[in-house]
Amino acid sequence: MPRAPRLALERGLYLVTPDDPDRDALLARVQPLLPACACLQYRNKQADAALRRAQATALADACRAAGVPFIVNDDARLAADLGAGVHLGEHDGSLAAARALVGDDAIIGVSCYDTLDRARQAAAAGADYIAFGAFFPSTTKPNARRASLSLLRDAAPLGLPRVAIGGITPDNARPLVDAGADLIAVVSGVFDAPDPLAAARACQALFEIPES
Ligand SMILES: Cc1ncc(COP(=O)(O)OP(=O)(O)O)c(N)n1
Ligand SMILES: Cc1nc(C(=O)O)sc1CCOP(=O)(O)O
Ligand SMILES: [Mg+2]
Repeated sequence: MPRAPRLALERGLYLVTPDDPDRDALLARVQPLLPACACLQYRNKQADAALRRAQATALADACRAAGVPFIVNDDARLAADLGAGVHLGEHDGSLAAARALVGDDAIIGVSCYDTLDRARQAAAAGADYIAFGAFFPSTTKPNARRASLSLLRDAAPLGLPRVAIGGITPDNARPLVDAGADLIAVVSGVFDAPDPLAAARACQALFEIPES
């Protein structure tokens, strides 16, 4: 698959997918939200490799059509095959290995949890963004470590986009944006909302960004 030209990472809502077991159902849930997103991550911790590839391929096509950067969680090989970016956590291999697979033009983001040291290392290794969390209790990841707002401020000198994640909703995100978050990464705060599109728009509105 030829690599799509790199899309800049804008400030705003970083939508992360829920563990949906069906390709078409997931696409139908995500596609209407893309105009209200700065970025989409495909994350499915329940799917087998075949379903992950099928879902990620469908979402990559939808994101390309919508002009939204697309990032695959955990799997740099799959990301490389789709011309996508990749998000790496502490158990997802080295940034150098991922970079060798996805290439210089792809976005690589790194989980830094609750530590500035990990963010410094990620920046030195060539990360394109750093993610901190969890800022609130998360139903998606109940055992996530908790991060403090000061971390977002303290990471500013690293000069990379700062992503906040964990239990974020349109109603609790304002302090994160005020503390310097460039993107807010959200699963349940959008997908479990009574009106997901309204929730996505409310997240984007915190950054005062019109829909594309
Ligand atoms: C934007 C963003 N930030 C953090 C994570 C968490 O990554 P990780 O710690 O590898 O955990 P899993 O998501 O793989 O369960 C993320 N996915 N995205
Ligand atoms: C995937 C993930 N990573 C986290 C971290 O803190 O690193 S919190 C989290 C869950 C995000 O889902 P929700 O918006 O539903 O809380
Ligand atoms: Mg991971």
